[in-house]
Amino acid sequence: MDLKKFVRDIPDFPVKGIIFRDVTPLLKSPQAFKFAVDEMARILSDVSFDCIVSPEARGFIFGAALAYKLGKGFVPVRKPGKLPYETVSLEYQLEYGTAQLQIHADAIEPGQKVLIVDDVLATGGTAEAIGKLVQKLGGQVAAMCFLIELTYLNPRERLKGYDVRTVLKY
Ligand SMILES: O=P(O)(O)OC[C@H]1O[C@H](OP(=O)(O)OP(=O)(O)O)[C@H](O)[C@@H]1O
Ligand SMILES: Nc1ncnc2[nH]cnc12
Repeated sequence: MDLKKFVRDIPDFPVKGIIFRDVTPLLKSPQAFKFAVDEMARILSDVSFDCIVSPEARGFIFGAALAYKLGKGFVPVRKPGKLPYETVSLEYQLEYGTAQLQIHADAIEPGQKVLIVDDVLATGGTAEAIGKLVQKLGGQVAAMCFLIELTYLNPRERLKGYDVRTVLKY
């Protein structure tokens, strides 16, 4: 299946100069959504890990689907003020601005192997921040998996040392 047919390009969203890769057409198609999650599972078949960590909002969709498919637990990373228990925070740069992410302080056991999952890998800032949060809690990043990689933003430069796997490259 040509999954790129289900990713819509929106120029100048959310700010001028950004081409936004909109996955809502893919999510709306039962066949494309299933194929996308199955592909993520397929390219991870040799990776061993204990749980999946994903950021809100779009990361939850793919991270949770993949966790269910692979029989793993799911750990949410959220924007500030959303998680109810004690948190660990990190500020980071986005393709369009800066942001802060939080994870529950007890979300990962020391030594646990974590798979980081998100919809889009753009600058790599979000993934790098989540990697740091996981390590702060004593976890190990087994790999990172994204449906879409924006290669023209060179995210892998920022994620050197991590095993980065992506389904679609732009
Ligand atoms: O590689 P980066 O440059 O860090 O960009 C990638 C991140 O940006 C988007 O999330 P966004 O912060 O727009 O939040 P959303 O999922 O709530 O829309 C996307 O879902 C990734 O999490
Ligand atoms: N260009 C883009 N399209 C969709 N999601 C993004 N997250 C960061 N940059 C993005």
